[in-house]
Amino acid sequence: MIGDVSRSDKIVVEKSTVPVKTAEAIEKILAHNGRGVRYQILSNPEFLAEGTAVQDLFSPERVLIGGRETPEGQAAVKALKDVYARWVPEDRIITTNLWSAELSKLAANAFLAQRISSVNAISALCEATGADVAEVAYSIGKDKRIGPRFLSASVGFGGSCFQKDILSLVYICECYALPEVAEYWRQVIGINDYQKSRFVNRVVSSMFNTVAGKKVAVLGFAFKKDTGDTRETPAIDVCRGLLGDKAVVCIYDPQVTEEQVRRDLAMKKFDWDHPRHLQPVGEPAGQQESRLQPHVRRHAEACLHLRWPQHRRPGEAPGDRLHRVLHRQTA
Ligand SMILES: NC(=O)c1ccc[n+]([C@@H]2O[C@H](COP(=O)([O-])OP(=O)(O)OC[C@H]3O[C@@H](n4cnc5c(N)ncnc54)[C@H](O)[C@@H]3O)[C@@H](O)[C@H]2O)c1
Ligand SMILES: O=c1ccn([C@@H]2O[C@H](COP(=O)(O)OP(=O)(O)O[C@H]3O[C@H](CO)[C@@H](O)[C@H](O)[C@H]3O)[C@@H](O)[C@H]2O)c(=O)[nH]1
Repeated sequence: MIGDVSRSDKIVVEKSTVPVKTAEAIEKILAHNGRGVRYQILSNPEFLAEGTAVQDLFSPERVLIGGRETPEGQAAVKALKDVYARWVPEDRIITTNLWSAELSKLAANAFLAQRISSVNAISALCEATGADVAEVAYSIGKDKRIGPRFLSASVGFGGSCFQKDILSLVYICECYALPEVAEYWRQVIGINDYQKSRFVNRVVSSMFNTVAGKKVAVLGFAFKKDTGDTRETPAIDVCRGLLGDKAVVCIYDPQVTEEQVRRDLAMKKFDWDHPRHLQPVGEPAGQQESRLQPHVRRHAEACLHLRWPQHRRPGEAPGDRLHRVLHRQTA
């Protein structure tokens, strides 16, 4: 497409998160179809997060630009840097070689996800020992070398980026014959899956070892607050787990439509990555009531707040409100 329409030399900027060496593949394709037009490929990964996209765009913590270490490559890097310099302070604009920029994005997401899996792994130990995961996270986050962010224990991370990018990292490691490194990062996803099933098991055991026929209210379905995005949301695995045990699951999320919830629960893993018209629309296996209105929580036997780990009260672990609801009902 770019090759078809370009009549003069061009800079092509990768914004998407891509496997390392993608720029090389783009270079080769464009060189074959270039008809004398010369291209410089830059890697400029996007670091914004959903729910804070505009804020992140206006005030990014850093902008990363990778280019070829040739005079033409460096000129292209400078051209893009000048664009950002119109609103981003220069000391926040990092320039690197192409492969460092491509890999930095995958590595950043892997590190963020690793922190969540680490604190979630500790949450299992907290529940076994009586330690409070929020207190542990607060205490370790006070160490400046660790820092306080991305240490909220949760049902597991979701969203369209973390799992995909770690799997991409794992695949690249395998391609470069680094199975031990691949296994290390794969375990971040392993713990994430474990956390989701552990949560379901905890709900079931809190409800006398079965949720069959019991009404469970699920408040929040999107993968994080301030978004209606349900891609890879842990709510899908949790609801499926409960439906698998024949619970009557009532779901409420002010930003997610009932059709989307039904679509997600009927979908196979990763089908969200396929064009919409190929995605199934149907009834999920199991019984799911129509979109829950907030007042329905009063009639549910358990109420799970899934969406916003940040909204837990200090000292409260995931699932604690479940107990509170149960206690209120049995009282
Ligand atoms: N969503 C975010 O918050 C976010 C933040 C930073 C970076 N990113 C990265 O940006 C990219 C896009 O993310 P998104 O959330 O907008 O995803 P998306 O699924 O909403 O959009 C991807 C688009 O790419 C198209 N596409 C997929 N494969 C294609 C192909 N082979 N050729 C041409 N088009 C193709 C799809 O049809 C779709 O329109 C990803 O690489 C993601 O990792 C996303
Ligand atoms: O302490 C935390 C922080 C986050 N989460 C969960 O982790 C997931 C991802 O959250 P977040 O990173 O805030 O959202 P994304 O929009 O997926 O953004 C990530 O993925 C983007 C796409 O690659 C990157 O650009 C961003 O920098 C990176 O934060 C969500 O399910 C959160 O609930 C936790 O469980 N505990």
